[in-house]
Amino acid sequence: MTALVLPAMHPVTLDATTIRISEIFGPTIQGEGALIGKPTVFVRTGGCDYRCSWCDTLHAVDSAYRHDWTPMTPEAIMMQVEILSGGQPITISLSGGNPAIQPLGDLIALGRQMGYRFALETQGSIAKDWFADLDILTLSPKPPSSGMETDLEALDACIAAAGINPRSVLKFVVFDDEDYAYARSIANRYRDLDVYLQPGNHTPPPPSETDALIDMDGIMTRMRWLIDKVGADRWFSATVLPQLHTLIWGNLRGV
Ligand SMILES: C[S@@+](CC[C@H](N)C(=O)[O-])C[C@H]1O[C@@H](n2cnc3c(N)ncnc32)[C@H](O)[C@@H]1O
Ligand SMILES: Nc1nc2[nH]cc(C(=O)O)c2c(=O)[nH]1
Ligand code: SF4
Ligand SMILES: [Mg+2]
Repeated sequence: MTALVLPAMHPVTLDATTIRISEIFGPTIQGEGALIGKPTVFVRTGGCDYRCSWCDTLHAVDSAYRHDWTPMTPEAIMMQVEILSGGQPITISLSGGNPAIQPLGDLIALGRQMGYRFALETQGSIAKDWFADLDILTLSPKPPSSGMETDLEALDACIAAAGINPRSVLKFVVFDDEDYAYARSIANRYRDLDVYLQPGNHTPPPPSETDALIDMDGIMTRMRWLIDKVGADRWFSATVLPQLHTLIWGNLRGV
């Protein structure tokens, strides 16, 4: 089964309410974190304020691919989502790039009126007041192996912006001991938030390829190492999960 991918259509002139879309696809299952296995449609925005060394979604980050990103209105996005979901409300997963760069408040308001639920994935570098209108906010601060620096004040601001309505969770990609120590220290700072740990994919697809080779054995070795770390540390509140979509479809895009 491959989820249907619709090309972004209905380009409009950019204004304060248009959203830069890289791709809209589904229904598929959420492959990561708190909603793993749940049916969802993905709305992926284009553009990111980070450039992680191992990003698996560079086609929505690298400005060389910006000609593939289409400005769309909330109405046009919901029309495409409705085609994919068959008009039946589903959880919409907002990802990117960094979706927090985009003006998503009107889209969330419109989708909620239509009965849809919203999850959002962000690295926690930019806070928006509309975080409070989400059902679930996944904050995925970036560990040392990414080459990025975490702005803790910005991360605090994201959690504060979400407030008490959405469920906020932390999700860490872990490649090595340093990343693991980073995850532990950030998790200690936000003791009320559930923590998800996922092994890094050291063979992320180059942005020009839609189905690049993946080293599944290497990822599974890292998964076992991560489980051993959590057990040895007695970190029993953490949840260790693979990227389920990666196990099923490898580096295939649009699933
Ligand atoms: C592509 S990012 C987009 C959303 C946002 N920019 C962020 O990083 O949270 C979605 C999720 O994929 C994770 N991810 C990206 N590259 C990965 C890789 N090579 N291995 C495992 N997870 C990866 C990110 O850490 C993040 O949790
Ligand atoms: N199935 C599936 N699950 C995902 N969870 C997070 C994803 C992302 O790229 O943000 C992703 C994705 O691209 N596909
Ligand atoms: S923050 Fe997310 S989308 Fe941006 S480069 Fe890092 S993993 Fe990729
Ligand atoms: Mg992904």
